[in-house]
Amino acid sequence: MLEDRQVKVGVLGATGTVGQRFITLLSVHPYFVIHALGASQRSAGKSYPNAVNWKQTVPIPASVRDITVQECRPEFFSECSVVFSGLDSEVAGDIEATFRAAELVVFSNSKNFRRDPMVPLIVPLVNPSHLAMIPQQRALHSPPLKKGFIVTNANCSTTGVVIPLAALEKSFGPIESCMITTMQAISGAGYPGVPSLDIFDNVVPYISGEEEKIEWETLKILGEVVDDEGTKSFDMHSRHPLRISASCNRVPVIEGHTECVSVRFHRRPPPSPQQVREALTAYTSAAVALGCPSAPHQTIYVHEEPDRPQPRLDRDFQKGAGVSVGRVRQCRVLDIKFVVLSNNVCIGAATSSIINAEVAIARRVIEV
Ligand SMILES: NC(=O)C1=CN([C@@H]2O[C@H](COP(=O)(O)OP(=O)(O)OC[C@H]3O[C@@H](n4cnc5c(N)ncnc54)[C@H](OP(=O)(O)O)[C@@H]3O)[C@@H](O)[C@H]2O)C=CC1
Ligand SMILES: N[C@@H](CC(=O)OP(=O)(O)O)C(=O)O
Repeated sequence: MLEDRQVKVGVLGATGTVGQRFITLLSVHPYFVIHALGASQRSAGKSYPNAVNWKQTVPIPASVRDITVQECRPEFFSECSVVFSGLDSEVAGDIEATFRAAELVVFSNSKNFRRDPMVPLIVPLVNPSHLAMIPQQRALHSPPLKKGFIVTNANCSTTGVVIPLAALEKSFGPIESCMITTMQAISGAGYPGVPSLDIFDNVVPYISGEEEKIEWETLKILGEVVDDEGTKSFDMHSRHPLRISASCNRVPVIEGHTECVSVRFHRRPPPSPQQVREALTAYTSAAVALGCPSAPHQTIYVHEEPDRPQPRLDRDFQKGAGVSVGRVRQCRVLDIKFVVLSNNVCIGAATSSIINAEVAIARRVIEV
């Protein structure tokens, strides 16, 4: 029984928005135990409470109060079976690569390795099968690795939208086109994030790099790992090209990204709104089947009320680990349109990394 074991983990970027969420979630985890914390030189050498500007709604967990924050160097994390990273993307690339080279296992939230052809980009409620790429990632590393690897999770807005898209493809086959308009929370930009004078009483219709990430990452996640005589690669949803257009906006919400989505299916006639509601509700993930303790029991909750989901009311449902969909209806231009809400710092960030690690342990990609 995994629950009887203790799996030592580390957190890089432990003082940041995502890092704090990692600590909150890991401190009550049934088998992960926080062993080491890393941040910048500004924080290193201080006890965690002295290093962090704690912004969570629960107190700093007792289990990390006496941990001294370290610089992000592998020697301080050598006893950790898993290292979670919530590092600033300015530094994540070099640090995570150094950790992998030191035979450490890294589950990252940062964008740096998402496009790497050897690195799985995994939304745990959609494509944990992409863990199949890890032996090749280790083998092609110079020198080849025995244990170390990097897995990334997706951009928070990509994560929210790709979960219902995967459910729809599972029931109705390929989606041909998808239009997405996001309304993204301020916490997506880290702390202190967008200045209050820019976001109060306002909407900012631009988030640098976000639209390109949603349009590209979705294809990698919904694609398959193909095996050509032992050489694996990602097919980028190329058998049925999916055209995606995203428009991203920052809105004065603290937590929870809302996205308005319209889709056109390849199949004719397309499914009805009621068939879509049923397919979304029925969708379950491999992570639940594997008994991963952080996976949400209901992957997608479909609201019948006409004015839901709403970030303030729905972002904490199932501890922010699932997604909420509402307003499923016919679209006069494409086929179907709906609204999806996902918690950007939970399933959009820390929770995804944690479930990815749980799946990797359940599938024995990591021996603990
Ligand atoms: N916020 C969100 O909703 C989401 C964020 N992400 C991604 O997760 C990552 C973290 O985001 P977020 O928590 O918002 O960012 P923050 O700015 O809140 O935190 C950044 C963290 O990186 C550390 N850091 C900064 N510079 C260095 C350095 N030179 N060496 C070591 N550590 C350093 C900081 O430590 P210190 O306190 O010492 O400066 C801090 O712990 C980013 O890559 C982001 O894009 C992904 C999905 C969602
Ligand atoms: N850019 C996202 C959060 C984020 O950090 O994205 P990424 O992990 O792709 O850099 C937002 O502002 O809401």
